[in-house]
Amino acid sequence: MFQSLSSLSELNHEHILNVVNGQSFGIHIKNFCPIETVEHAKDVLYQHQSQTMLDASTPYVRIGKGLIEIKSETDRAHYHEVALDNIRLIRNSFKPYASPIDQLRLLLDEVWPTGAKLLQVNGKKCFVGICRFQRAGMDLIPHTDKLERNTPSHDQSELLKQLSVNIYLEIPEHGGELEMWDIEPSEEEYQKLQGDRKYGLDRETLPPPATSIKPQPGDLILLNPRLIHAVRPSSDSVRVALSAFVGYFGENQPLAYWS
Ligand SMILES: O=C(O)CCC(=O)C(=O)O
Ligand SMILES: [Fe+2]
Repeated sequence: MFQSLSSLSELNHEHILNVVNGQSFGIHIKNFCPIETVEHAKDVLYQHQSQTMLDASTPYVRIGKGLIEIKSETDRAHYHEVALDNIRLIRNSFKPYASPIDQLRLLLDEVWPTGAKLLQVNGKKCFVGICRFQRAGMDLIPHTDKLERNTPSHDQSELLKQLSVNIYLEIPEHGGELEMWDIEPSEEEYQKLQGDRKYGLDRETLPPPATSIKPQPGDLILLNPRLIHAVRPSSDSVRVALSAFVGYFGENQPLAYWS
């Protein structure tokens, strides 16, 4: 279900193609980011989080702005305006170590035959490397992710598949498992399942998940986010991950990443 690799040097383009083609749910690379690097950056990132982020009642706190948050053309312009600053903020939080998001970008460029680059929407560069804090007690309800929901229709014709990558910085001792269902609803089916909900699906309407995986700090998981997936509540601590999406435009086209 998941392809498990014990080091990043094992990753090749076939692994990625297997996820794109639905032969596996995803790839789990253990210890992608050394634990010293994780611990070092956590202090810096947590400080940013408490200084610059929203009030404590917000369940999902992020550093960096995600494309998914864009609700208006003003938001869209702002997203692109701050994209490079946000990339550098994450990069600098890891200094003097290399940021695992940068490592991911290099790795994808190296293993994918035609390389990998930042996604552009309307000719403007996107941000990549959002840092998500999931507070204790909160879950991430079952959902799918689709770029098409957040970009102008004239700009999305070539995207064939979407992948999602998470690099974990903190994982609670209890809970925080990633769950996946072997269900890839069409957009129409998804909206039907969604009913009146603004985001995600009611767990009660779904069968039990096909698989559940508990990452450790420093691990990387790449998954197919068009399969329904969810994250169990983290019971005893915050759950922190750096996240990126990766677009697949065909075997002979470069991959493109964004957050
Ligand atoms: O945090 C995770 O493990 C998965 C989050 C998620 O929804 C995604 O990667 O699309
Ligand atoms: Fe997701």
